[in-house]
Formats: sequence, structure tokens, C-alpha cells
Amino acid sequence: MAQIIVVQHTTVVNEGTSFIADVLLVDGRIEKIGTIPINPGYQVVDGTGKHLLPGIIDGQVHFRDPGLTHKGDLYTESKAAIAGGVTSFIDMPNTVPNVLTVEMLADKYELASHKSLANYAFFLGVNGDTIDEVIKTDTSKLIGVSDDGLYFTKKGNLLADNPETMEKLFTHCKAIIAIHSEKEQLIEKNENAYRQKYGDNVPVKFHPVIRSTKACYEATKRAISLAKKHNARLHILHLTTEAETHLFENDIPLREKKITTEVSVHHLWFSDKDYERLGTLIKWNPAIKTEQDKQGLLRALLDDRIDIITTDHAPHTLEEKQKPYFQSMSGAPMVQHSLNCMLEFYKNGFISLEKIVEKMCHNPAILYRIEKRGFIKAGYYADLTLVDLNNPWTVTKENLLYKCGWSPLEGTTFSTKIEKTVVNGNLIYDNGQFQEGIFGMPLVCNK
Ligand SMILES: NC(=O)N[C@@H](CC(=O)O)C(=O)O
Repeated sequence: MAQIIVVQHTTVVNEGTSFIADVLLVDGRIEKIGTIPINPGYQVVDGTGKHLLPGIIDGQVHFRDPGLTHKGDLYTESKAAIAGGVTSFIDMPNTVPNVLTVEMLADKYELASHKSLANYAFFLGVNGDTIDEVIKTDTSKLIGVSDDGLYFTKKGNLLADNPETMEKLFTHCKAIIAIHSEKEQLIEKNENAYRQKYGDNVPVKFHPVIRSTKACYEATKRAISLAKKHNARLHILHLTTEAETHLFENDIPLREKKITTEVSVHHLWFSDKDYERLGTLIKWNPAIKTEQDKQGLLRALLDDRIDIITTDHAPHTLEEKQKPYFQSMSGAPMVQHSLNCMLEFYKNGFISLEKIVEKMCHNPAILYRIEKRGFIKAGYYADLTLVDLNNPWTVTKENLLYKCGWSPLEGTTFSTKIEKTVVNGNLIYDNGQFQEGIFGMPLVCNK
């Protein structure tokens, strides 16, 4: 028998408007939005007073599977994602082994098919060592290629440091090229200067001085100019500086843009003021920068120079984080709370609900050409999240779902709660309870 769910009397937030309606879900797809008569056998979800959003599509996560599963894995982190209203994610290649060939990519899809509760896609990794292999590959069907995090291998050769490699890739690659844009060579110089002064114990407040605005701006400027020269499809990951936002355009529809960018939630949420309180827990690459940068990023998001919001969810164990500056891992878990963070900006009057949905749901689907997801539309997959905008709760260790068991947001009180999350028509998350054993689907990239 067909599985039928009706979400009744809910405020649907979709494509720039919000309106009260019922939403009918049949066999994994959205069938109708309007007034739905209830028949016996329908599962009814009361959405009165709640808001129904398309499931979040997080365009950048590190779920650590395979090889780094002491930090997180596809099961634990996808579960945390779903509790946060995230129904689809795109995962980075800096696992162990690094995902540098199409065979390894296929292995990762296979792994996710029996581990991930959310829908999934994976970037093919690319760095200076594998460029020739990647450009021989049929990249036209891939969601994207990326060098993100591959510098941890130390033979990484990030694209931002290698204009020649970058040009070669821009000439041949048909997929989106998503790059981590910081000039590592410049950063290394800064690191050496600070190491001489402080040894290993550099105060973390210098992190944004070491991983400087200059390192970001120069890398982004160069990547954009090379991409324009070759008419390549470039996406700059996790932008952190106000200066860089002015390098992007907002007068072309997203579908036609060749150069796009994103902001990660933590760069909107934290600023350098927070280093004193949180120390290396908020050490990220690129670094959290100034209050002025944070404001500039929000402005660029609102005026469409920034296209999507991601988390760059990057769990590490507390032990790995709480080491002296140079040994402490960069990155932190965020995927369970990204929607709550953005809804807090809404509650404080900084952004509309419709804009949040555009940047977290619609635009990732458009940018990565993801088939039939990201919108509340008849015929689309039923990936949805139901939120209560007036239900305060506090982040504690006990309510974290991350395998690493900590969050830089512990102690934060959010005024909104993610109540339910539907993935492919299945009510996977309902007020703290999970329906286990139903796995997500691979995202289909429709060029
Ligand atoms: N963002 C981070 O600080 N860390 C990421 C790697 C990366 O995105 O560079 C990680 O994988 O830990």
C-alpha cells in the first residue's frame, strides 16, 4: 500500500512566500499543496502554528567516513544532520584514503547507501598530485571536484597555491570546481614568524592574523581571474572576509553564474571576540575573522553576492582540539544546529525566513543542479522539515548527536526547535525519536 502522509494546516515557506496549507506526501514525493481531505489510512501530522521548510541541503560537510571514524561517520553525522533539519549533504574528499579516483568515489557512494540516513553526494578530490588523473575522468556527471582539506596530507598542493594546476583544471574540468581559497605559502610565512615568538603556544586570537585576510583575498582574486580567463565553473568555499565579498557579482541569475560562493554558518555566528571564551574550539580554516567581516558576510548574503549557506561540518575529538595552537585541529561540528543559528538571525530581524530557505534549500539545489529537491513543489522528493519558531531549548552535551560529543555552541539557548524531518517521504525524525533502518538516496546531478 502507498505510504501517505498529510502535513495539515502548516505555514509553508517556499520560493519567496509563506502561506498556510496542507501538504500531501505520497510514496516519497510531494503530491499536492492546498486543502487535502483526509482519508482513512493517511498518517496526519498536525502543522498548526508550525513552519514547513524544504529540507536543508548542506553543500559542504566532512563526515569522516572512511578512515577517520573516531571523529564521526556517515551514520552518526547524518543522524545529527537530520535532527537539524538537513535532509541532503555533499561530503568532502579528505577522508582516509582521500577520495582521488572515480573508483574510490564509487566506494563512498556504496558505503553511504547502507550508512547514511540523509541523502548524499560526494566531491571527487583533486590536488597537485592527481590533476592529470582527474582531467582524464569524465567529470560531466560529478556533483563537483574539490581540494578542500587535502592539505592535511602534506602532499596536498591546494589549488589556490598552484596557478598552473588550477589553469589546467579550469581548462578541462566539466564539473563545478570547489576550492579552499587561502594562500598556504603566505600563511606558512606568518606561522613561522609567530612560532619564533611564541613557540607552540601561540594565542589562538592570532589565528585570523596568521590565516590572514590577505591570504584569503589574494587567493580568491587570482582564482576568479583565472576562472574567467578559461570560462570555468568555479565555486569558492566558505568565504570569511568582507573584502572578498566584493569580488562576486549579484546581477546574474544563479543558474547562469559561472562563479559562485558560500558562507559557512560559523562565520556568520562567531567573530574574533569569541576566541577568548572558546579558544581553539573555534579554530577553523579559513579562520573566524572580525565583527566587521561577519557583518559584511551577512550583507553579501542578503544582496546575493553569496549564493548558499553551508556548515563545513568538521568534527574532531575534544582531545584533538584542545592542544596547543599548532597541534590543535581546525574545524568543528555544526550540522545539527545550522538551521537553528539561521532562525535566530531571523528572530533578531536580520534575515527573512524566505531568504533562509533560498540560501539553504533552493540555491544549493540550483547551484549543484540537484534533481527534484530543495523546493516544496508537486513531483519533488518529500524532503521537509517542520519547525516551531517559539520553543526555546539549550544545547547541552546530552542533546548532541555528534560522535565527537562536543559543540562550540554548548550552553547556547535557541528560541526555535526542529520538530520533525521527513526524508524521501519517511518521517525519519520526530521530536527526538528516529525511525532507523531507512537510508537516504544518492543526489542526482542534472546538468
Ligand atoms: N574547515 C576546517 O577547519 N577543517 C576541515 C578542512 C577544511 O575545510 O579545510 C576539516 O576537514 O577538518
